[in-house]
Amino acid sequence: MQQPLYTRTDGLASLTSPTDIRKLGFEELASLATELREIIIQTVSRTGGHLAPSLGVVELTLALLKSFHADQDRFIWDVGHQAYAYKLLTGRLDRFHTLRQLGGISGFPRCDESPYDCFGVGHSSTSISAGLGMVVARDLNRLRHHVVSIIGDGSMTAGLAYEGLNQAGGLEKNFIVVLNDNEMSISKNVGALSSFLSKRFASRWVMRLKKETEAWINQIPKIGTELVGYLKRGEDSFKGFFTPGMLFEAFDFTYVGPINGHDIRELVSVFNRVKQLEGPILVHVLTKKGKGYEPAEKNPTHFHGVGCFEPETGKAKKFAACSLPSYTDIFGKTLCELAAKDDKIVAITAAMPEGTGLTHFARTFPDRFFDVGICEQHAVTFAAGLAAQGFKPVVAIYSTFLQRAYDQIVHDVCLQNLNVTLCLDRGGLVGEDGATHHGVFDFAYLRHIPNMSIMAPKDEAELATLLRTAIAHPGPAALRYPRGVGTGAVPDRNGVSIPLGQGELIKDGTDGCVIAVGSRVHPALEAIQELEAEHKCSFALYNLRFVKPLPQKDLVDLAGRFASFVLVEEGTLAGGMSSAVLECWTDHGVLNGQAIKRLGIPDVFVEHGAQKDLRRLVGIGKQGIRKACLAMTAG
Ligand SMILES: Cc1ncc(C[n+]2csc(CCOP(=O)(O)OP(=O)(O)O)c2C)c(N)n1
Ligand SMILES: CC(=O)[C@@H](O)[C@H](O)COP(=O)(O)O
Ligand SMILES: [Mg+2]
Repeated sequence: MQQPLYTRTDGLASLTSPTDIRKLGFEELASLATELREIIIQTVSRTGGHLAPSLGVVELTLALLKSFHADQDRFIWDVGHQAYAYKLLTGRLDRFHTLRQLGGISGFPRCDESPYDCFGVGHSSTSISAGLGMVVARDLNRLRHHVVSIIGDGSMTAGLAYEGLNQAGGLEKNFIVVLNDNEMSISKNVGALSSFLSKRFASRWVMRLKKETEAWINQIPKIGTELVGYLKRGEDSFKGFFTPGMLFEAFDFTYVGPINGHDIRELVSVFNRVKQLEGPILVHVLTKKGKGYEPAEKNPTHFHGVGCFEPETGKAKKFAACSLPSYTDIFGKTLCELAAKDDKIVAITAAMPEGTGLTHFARTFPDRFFDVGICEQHAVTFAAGLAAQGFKPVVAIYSTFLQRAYDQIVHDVCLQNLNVTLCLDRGGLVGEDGATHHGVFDFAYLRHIPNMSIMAPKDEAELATLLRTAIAHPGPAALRYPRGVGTGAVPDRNGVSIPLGQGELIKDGTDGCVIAVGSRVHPALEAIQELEAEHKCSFALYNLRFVKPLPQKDLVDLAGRFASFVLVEEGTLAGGMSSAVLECWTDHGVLNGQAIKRLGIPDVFVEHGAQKDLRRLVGIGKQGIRKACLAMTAG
């Protein structure tokens, strides 16, 4: 685990409680802001993490803690990836160097980590709904504290945020929402809302209105031209009439802003006034993502969630594994190759073009690329609409975020048996982002939906081949692959695809059989090769490839040939791949006392830490598979 290496913690260390901040003067607060930035930069350079979002809200965090009462009031950070300064100011300075590491503090707010974290987060756009729940609870309990939800402009692209605003406006209760507007999601924020917030919408709308009005007035005989001149002189005030506040006022919120989010004095003055107001209030704050660290200000997308880097330059620290292309890279490249030959292929991302490997696609096929914002539900139904009209949409979403779109997958895609390809990146344990981000539920949440096919490649080459299979299949298909790099297997570019439901026997054996899927196939191969080399036992290895439809005939044959099985997957044991295999064997009546060991994610939320450590801890790494095979032979 990392050791703290900060040069200055004098101001921070002198705080005995977050409420001490209320007593500090503005100069002390400014100095604390510098100190916080240094600690955040030094720490994240060694642990990796969400640097640019956190640097952007240092002043906002200080102003909130100066104006409100941390011991009584509630702060709900949306996503929570920007809460590092808040963590440091609410009692986690001593543990901050353990950020996102195994056994260390989480990268996101968590109620079990601190009494100052009143709501657990990681997925976006929950803060208004959760905050409103706390507002109603407060009023039912006849308490009087403030509830403040802090949400980014990117997170405001999700429908969930408006569901919260809508109810909050209707209830008319005292509730403060702070909109942290930096014009960025992970990439540049998208859609009509971001134009509206930056007043570009207002100007465009006003320009159209103005043109039409001018044309109409010009037609008025005699006074027309003079009237147009008069109106032109009043143009600026006319434009100024249209503010971003109109949107929130339509939801019955009082709109305050926009305010410079790096001016602590101004923020404090506004928050102190807002505290006196009644009803729901939206405070619009303008910030710069990455503020105070030049590399992050220049490239906020790269520094949104960053790996280890040199703090002096911002240059990434290189690790050997980085030289291989990631699964994501192979996905993006293969999709471009397929799209070049098939103009019905379109690509969709929910605010993660970089993370899902679609930036090259976006540049090459701008008309067939859609970043819909952080709205996974919409992304899936939008794809269904395209598919209903004969297109072949490929929706690339992290496994954990696709959880949001369960009903859209059932009702809009599968029920209509549409050709939508869901590409679930970050399938399995993702590492340092932890419990909110592990993509371990997907086999279980997709497997029971009629018409769905589910594939998990053993390596990058198989990913490319299965992507072809998935897109060519006329019904819904889900392709699930892990975070990071694989074996370096080079994809076959000859247009081969694998028939649905076809697994492969990678290696035969005499003592038992390992059935593995996706990322677990190669570690299983290594484990059984080691055991064989050590003359301990000889296991067969079967690569399942398809969690649905299962290679039923092969599975039935294997059940007849072997007396011992190890089933291994990087997904939940409950309802996942091994459940599917057991169902198949039960339905075919081929279970007759075989010894079966299932390896996978147990019925707990796995915490944060390095991916390989987490895999080892849950027993699905090479050693875990080895141990399970040996135990089979010992029995
Ligand atoms: C449901 C969901 N989808 C996608 C993400 C990935 N994600 C994390 S932060 C982020 C951008 C958020 O933008 P904004 O709220 O404006 O915060 P900023 O990073 O600009 O401070 C995205 C897309 C997520 N956390 N949750
Ligand atoms: C906060 C968030 O949800 C994302 O930024 C996430 O951390 C992305 O992680 P990757 O590094 O896997 O893209
Ligand atoms: Mg933003």
